[in-house]
Amino acid sequence: MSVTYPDGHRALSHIDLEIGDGEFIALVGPSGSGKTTLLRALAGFLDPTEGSIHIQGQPVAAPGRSTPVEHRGLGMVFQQHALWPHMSVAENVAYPLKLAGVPRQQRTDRVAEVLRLVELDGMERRRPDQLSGGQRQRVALARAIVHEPRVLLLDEALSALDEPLRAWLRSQLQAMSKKLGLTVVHVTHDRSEALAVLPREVVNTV
Ligand SMILES: Nc1ncnc2c1ncn2[C@@H]1O[C@H](COP(=O)(O)OP(=O)(O)OP(=O)(O)O)[C@@H](O)[C@H]1O
Repeated sequence: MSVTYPDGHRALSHIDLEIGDGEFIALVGPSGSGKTTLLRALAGFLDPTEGSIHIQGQPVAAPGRSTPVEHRGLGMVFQQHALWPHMSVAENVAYPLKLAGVPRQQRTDRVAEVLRLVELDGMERRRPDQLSGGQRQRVALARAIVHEPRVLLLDEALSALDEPLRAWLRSQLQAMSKKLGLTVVHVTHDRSEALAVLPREVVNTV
């Protein structure tokens, strides 16, 4: 799979990568090496200019055909993928469940459960502008996992957290990955974080 941006910049060249069900991988690499581009292509924010992408055996991107972001069954935490500012923490996290038609009481229970997981219980009614950067990141993470996606894409999603919390959330995600067969693709600059999970070498021949 290759990606050339409209200005002619070739960001990914012949990436050939297979990620197994339930695998938890870290993508590390120098700035500008194409990590975010790869994640955005998996998510469906941009299309490969050559080649194709399959998720759970289904083609989601091939020349002339692309499955929209919301139909790829993914959870994601992207730096630009901000929280909705007019919604409370609980409403932000509940939103994917609402879209999926989950009844109100089930929504409330599940939101409470994931907010406990990211240690934000008690913050349900706050708005994003009343939270710290790390708290916002945790809300975004809670929103990404609330509907139990099969695949989770994380772009520096734990970077604003201090070490004990980051390590704890990472281990929670690893446990979820093992228990639910959740596949996690994690872009990080932090080598210790990458080494704590399974680093995979992806050669971009640009
Ligand atoms: N919209 C765009 N148009 C043209 N070139 C782009 C665009 N977005 C990114 N690039 C270029 O594509 C290359 C890969 O960028 P990308 O953001 O994927 O790198 P990265 O590995 O995630 O970097 P970082 O670690 O700094 O976040 C870079 O050379 C970048 O300048």
